[in-house]
Amino acid sequence: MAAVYQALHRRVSSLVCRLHSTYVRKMRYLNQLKEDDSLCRQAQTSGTFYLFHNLSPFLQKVGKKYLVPQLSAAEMKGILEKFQEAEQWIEKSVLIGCSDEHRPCFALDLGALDKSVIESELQGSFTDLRKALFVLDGKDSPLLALAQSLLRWHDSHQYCSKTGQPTQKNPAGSKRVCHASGVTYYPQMSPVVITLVSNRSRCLLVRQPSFPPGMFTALSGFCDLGENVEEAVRREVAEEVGLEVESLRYSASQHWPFPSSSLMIACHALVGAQRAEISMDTLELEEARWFGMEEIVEGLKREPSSSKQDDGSFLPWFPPKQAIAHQLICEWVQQQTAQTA
Ligand SMILES: NC(=O)C1=CN([C@@H]2O[C@H](COP(=O)(O)OP(=O)(O)OC[C@H]3O[C@@H](n4cnc5c(N)ncnc54)[C@H](O)[C@@H]3O)[C@@H](O)[C@H]2O)C=CC1
Ligand SMILES: [Mg+2]
Repeated sequence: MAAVYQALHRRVSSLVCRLHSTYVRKMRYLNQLKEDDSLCRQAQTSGTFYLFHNLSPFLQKVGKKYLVPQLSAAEMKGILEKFQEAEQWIEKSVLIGCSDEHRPCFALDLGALDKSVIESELQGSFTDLRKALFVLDGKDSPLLALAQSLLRWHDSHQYCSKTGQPTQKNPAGSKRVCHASGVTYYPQMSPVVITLVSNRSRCLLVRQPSFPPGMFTALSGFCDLGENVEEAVRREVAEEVGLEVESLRYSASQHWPFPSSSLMIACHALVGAQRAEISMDTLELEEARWFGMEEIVEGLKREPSSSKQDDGSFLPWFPPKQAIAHQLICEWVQQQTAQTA
């Protein structure tokens, strides 16, 4: 009777499953891979792999385009054999997604192996992630950002902070466990608020000394413990430019792999037109100033390479479209255009 019931249950489950959308089935499959270690090990044998070397992703240049090759498990095995490395390397990989057809995708850092051998074997190069994000097509960038964040987290959480004993990762890489203390560690990220301050006709952009010459962006800051997003925005604006936010509006969010793993929460904030005098925090910022609509439109068109002037100074340019700051600036332009139309 139990067997009949189980068979019936399986049939109903599979029918229900078929009714779900591709997206729902994909998310459920990914979750299963994180929870079911043997299913995940099996998936590694049919999955594809993104390669990293000391957190730099492997890219190939084809013509003028940069591509991120995904290696099959067999190709991975071929590479590892070149180093007489055991297949246990695959165990170090982390799950970062899957195709609509449920082909899982992993990332693996081969930082301990000779980089030049892999580069000449696969005809490409390990490239700094910041550069990679700005030269790649949209779809690969978020996966590489996630992969680097996860690989970095594993690399820096090899030991339990309570017992000092080694921690073990699960095959999917969605957690690490210390068997001595029983503590489970999950990947972490830091919430960061990024705020485009405006006083209706102008918006405020800033520069930190570490930015490339000429680049201005919206104000940003890590959320403090105990704060909500609104409080973090008000505090950061007060701290960095000495202004008081009158009202704020959430725009969108973005995972950002720098400096380690941040959740960027983007907002528009209005400050009163009467009290718009900037008092800049010189410890963090090099410049903070108001930009009018025309200057913003010009800056959006400008490339970093075309911003240098004959006298050696730089005209302002803004972060590229992959950065959420770019989206905030474009939204402000649209809003201004709609208001003046
Ligand atoms: N995607 C985008 O469009 C943009 C992203 N960002 C990102 O936002 C991040 C934060 O912005 P900042 O203005 O630098 O922050 P911030 O204004 O909070 O200042 C950074 C300082 O905060 C402290 N801090 C507090 N919590 C921290 C944590 N969890 N991790 C590291 N440092 C912490 C450190 O002393 C650090 O030097 C930047 O590192 C940058 O990567 C910034 C602007 C644009
Ligand atoms: Mg800041």
